[in-house]
Amino acid sequence: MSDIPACDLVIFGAKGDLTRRKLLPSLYQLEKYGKLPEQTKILGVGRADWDHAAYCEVAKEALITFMLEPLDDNIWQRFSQRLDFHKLDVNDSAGFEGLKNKLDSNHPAIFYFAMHPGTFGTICQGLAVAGLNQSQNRIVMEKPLGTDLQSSREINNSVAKFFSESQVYRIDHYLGKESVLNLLALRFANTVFASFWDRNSIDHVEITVAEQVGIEGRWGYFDKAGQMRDMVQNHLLQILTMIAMSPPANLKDDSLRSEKIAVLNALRPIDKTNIREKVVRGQYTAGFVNGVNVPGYLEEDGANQKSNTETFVAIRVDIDNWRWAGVPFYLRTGKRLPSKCSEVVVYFKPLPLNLFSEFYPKLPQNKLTIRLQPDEGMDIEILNKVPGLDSNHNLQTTKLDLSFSETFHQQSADAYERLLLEVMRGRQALFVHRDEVEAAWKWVDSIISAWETEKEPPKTYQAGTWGPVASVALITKDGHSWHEFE
Ligand SMILES: NC(=O)C1=CN([C@@H]2O[C@H](COP(=O)(O)OP(=O)(O)OC[C@H]3O[C@@H](n4cnc5c(N)ncnc54)[C@H](OP(=O)(O)O)[C@@H]3O)[C@@H](O)[C@H]2O)C=CC1
Ligand SMILES: O=C1O[C@H](COP(=O)(O)O)[C@@H](O)[C@H](O)[C@H]1O
Repeated sequence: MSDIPACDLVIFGAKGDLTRRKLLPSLYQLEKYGKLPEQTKILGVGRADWDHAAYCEVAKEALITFMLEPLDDNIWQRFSQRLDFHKLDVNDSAGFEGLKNKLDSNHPAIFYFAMHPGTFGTICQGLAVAGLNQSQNRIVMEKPLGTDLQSSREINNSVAKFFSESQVYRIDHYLGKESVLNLLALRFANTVFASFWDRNSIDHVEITVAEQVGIEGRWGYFDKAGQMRDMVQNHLLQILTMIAMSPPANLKDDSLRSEKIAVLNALRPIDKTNIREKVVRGQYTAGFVNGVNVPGYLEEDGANQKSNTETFVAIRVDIDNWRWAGVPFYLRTGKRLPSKCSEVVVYFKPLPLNLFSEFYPKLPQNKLTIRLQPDEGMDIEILNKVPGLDSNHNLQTTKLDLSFSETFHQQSADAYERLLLEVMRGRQALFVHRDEVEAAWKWVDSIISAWETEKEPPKTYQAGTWGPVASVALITKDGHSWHEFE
């Protein structure tokens, strides 16, 4: 039996790519685990002329296409009984009354907006006209929320006219990843890390989110966004806040999110005066990824030969607060890199005095690597004496290595499964507060505006390499180097 309170789930954009690829498969998995409350209905909304049976066909096809496992007949029977479809053009605000009639007013309704953000205000207005914005109801919004601070504010304002912030759940799917969430446990449940997590002990931090994929046929979207809006404004800055925030008073929604907002507000601005020393942007040319010949960004389907859109970004970030003054954070993310892997690497400061200097003029720094994906886990590099009778203090770097899958013998849940459950539970901690989105845009806008002013094209890198050479220089000039992936 599910421990989740009863609720109904309404998906606007019921036949769209996001719903078919992510939402329906995640909901099916929750059915499989017995997590969905018994009374919960899943109501798809769209303009098609479908009934229950027709929508079940669409959903079944999506599950067969996008799930890695075969469809189980028993689970499908249970799941399909929850499904229904409601025909509605969201521009027709009178039509929301019919939607209301299909919902049980005794429990909360969750409205998932799997549609273009330009429609969010209109949907909220329609819901309000039908009285569906009462405080027990919640809305879920997908990224990207705008393309800059101004457009993001417009979306948030159009929603805030009808729903209070406590009803709004903004998705950043990285916050639903097991390993990102584990950062809270690592930092706040372990004395050893909690007490060494600041400028006194940490030298610098690297955060890499590397992708092997290119733009996956999404030129129309990606060329307007670029890696900065697509990945840095949301996922990388969210990881950064989880690493850099101060301990919250508790793990409740607002305590946690206030600490993250404080980090975003402390990011040192990057603008035209310092962009050259702080940021490298790149664009891939043709090359080989996993032995396969792939086209360059400008040769992708639908490409415009003149595009200066970045597919790679590396940034030196400074956080101007007491905890992190003088500790650089290096962020790096790109498409068509040699492997798909996301890691946070924390380098600890050298000891005040090297007692082994006679044998080792410089001791390697302790290094904590947190593997976010694909092989979730962490390791710490420490120095050990090699066993033996040798009197020369023969030291060797060794690893304490923890693999989540080997230790816990179970697969991590998918991010969307976790996030859907959290909305049903009414917990906002893993969702992005309006102030976070806007603080992130403010910082990112300044970088994008500096790029536009200086008009310098992105540096090229061959697909299948770790980005432009300049991204190496960005970090080596500070005396560091990017962590090499195994
Ligand atoms: N696809 C993905 O993996 C991801 C997508 N996103 C974001 O999620 C959002 C949705 O993306 P995606 O699923 O790819 O988009 P799609 O274009 O595939 O789907 C859009 C949906 O909106 C519905 N729709 C459009 N206009 C109306 C209307 N006037 N009234 C009712 N329904 C309407 C369409 O249904 P119909 O035509 O039947 O009315 C369709 O189901 C976007 O903002 C995207 O950026 C975010 C992360 C990942
Ligand atoms: O939001 C997005 O994320 C994916 C990367 O997500 P991951 O879970 O596979 O790491 C990215 O490819 C896409 O461009 C972006 O819109």
